[in-house]
Amino acid sequence: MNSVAPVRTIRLADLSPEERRRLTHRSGAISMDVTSVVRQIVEDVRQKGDESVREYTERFDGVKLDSLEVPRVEIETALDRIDQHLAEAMSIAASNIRAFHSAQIHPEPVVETSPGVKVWRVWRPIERVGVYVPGGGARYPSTVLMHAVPASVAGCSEIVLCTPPGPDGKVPEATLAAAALSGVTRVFSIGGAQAIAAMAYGTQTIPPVQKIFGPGNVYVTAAKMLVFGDVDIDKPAGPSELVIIADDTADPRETAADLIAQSEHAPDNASVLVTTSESLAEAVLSELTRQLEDLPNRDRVISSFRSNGFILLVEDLAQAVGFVNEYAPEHLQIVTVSPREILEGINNAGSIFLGRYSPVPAGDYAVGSNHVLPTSGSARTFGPLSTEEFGKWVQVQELTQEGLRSISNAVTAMARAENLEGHARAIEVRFSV
Ligand SMILES: NC(=O)c1ccc[n+]([C@@H]2O[C@H](COP(=O)([O-])OP(=O)(O)OC[C@H]3O[C@@H](n4cnc5c(N)ncnc54)[C@H](O)[C@@H]3O)[C@@H](O)[C@H]2O)c1
Ligand SMILES: N[C@H](CO)Cc1c[nH]c[nH+]1
Ligand SMILES: [Zn+2]
Repeated sequence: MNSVAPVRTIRLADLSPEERRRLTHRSGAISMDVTSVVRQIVEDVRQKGDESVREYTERFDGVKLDSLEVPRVEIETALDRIDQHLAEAMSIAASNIRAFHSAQIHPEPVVETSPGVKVWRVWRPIERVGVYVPGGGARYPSTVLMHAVPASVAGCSEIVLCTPPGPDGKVPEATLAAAALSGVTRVFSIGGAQAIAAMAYGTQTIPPVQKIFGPGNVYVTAAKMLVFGDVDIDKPAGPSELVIIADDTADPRETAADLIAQSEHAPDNASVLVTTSESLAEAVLSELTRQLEDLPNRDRVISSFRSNGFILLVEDLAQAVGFVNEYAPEHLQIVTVSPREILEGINNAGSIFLGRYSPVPAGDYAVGSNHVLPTSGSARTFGPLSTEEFGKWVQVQELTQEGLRSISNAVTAMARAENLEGHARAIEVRFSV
């Protein structure tokens, strides 16, 4: 690693249009092989329920489960069993997430579109939601909070959580503690496609939900896409991404640390630095090499840098903004003289972090913002996970006799133009004797 640069450096001006397109447009597609494996799992769980869930858990997670559900008492007492510093940290995070997500739905005004014609919307939660929290390589109590807190704020009455069991067949205590803090109603120690199918169709012990949320690996994502249609799903999340826009005022140590943090999640994650400063680029490269020396997750970071990471040299910040809008990153960090000025030009990014004291890991845990964000370019059309996704607005209208009379000609004329005589008569019948 000493002589080889940990990540490649590219000059924007040297890229052909096709090379630039390949850098900015990542594919979120899932292979046919994975889809066909997952189709079989989903079908088996749908037909055989718990028996199939147990078989696949034994095959993929290597554990034979006595009970699929974690007893309620274990969830309720988990906060007492974990390290009390961690319990306090999670409770600060939960409270900040609750504050931010509570501000996302407001009672809306009643609008009187004409005298006596009133229309408004009322908020109604989805009753039963399912949350998938990944296991496998890492543990994510923070992801429990990012889903279950907004679900509670939205008013969902049943919040079901599935997460893979550890080698001992158990769900980690910190995950259970996060579930207790955020209003999760039931926890099942199952993972992968079998968990998604169980929440979609229900089994003898797992209740079917109306919408499934949560990130996961390709098997989880493929299963969500297969059950979509029978049950609603959130936006499937791909590998995590960070782009940093930096000028020569950025600190190379901090910049390198931020790139490493994002690539630590998985070998297919992407960390990108876009900079106007060649000296920053060079200093970041040596910092990366130095900081990687003793990093526990070094191998994952190196793979991620090799597969999807790069440093992009641009001539000015306008070029950086243009590139970012094409790339549409999940996370964007802006470390320049005036980050807010750059913000004005950014159209496509999931979550934007302004200035040196707003690093992404702060948002991953405790800012209160949501860390479930659009990946693989879907930030061009989607935003972060929010309270709104755990419910829906229902439209209400109320008209007085005079209100209806005042719009009756408009309704009947348009109905007859659409050849819908019955519509017109449903209005007129109210005013004829
Ligand atoms: N975007 C976000 O907010 C966010 C947050 C946390 C994690 N993540 C991502 O979620 C992903 C987690 O992946 P993970 O694998 O660690 O955990 P996971 O829970 O998604 O997957 C583990 C499950 O995969 C199944 N599985 C494993 N091998 C299989 C095979 N060969 N065939 C069928 N099923 C198989 C098993 O059932 C196992 O329980 C990572 O990519 C991580 O970056 C994203
Ligand atoms: N950065 C990840 C994707 O946004 C979320 C996460 C969870 N834990 C730590 N980080
Ligand atoms: Zn993270």
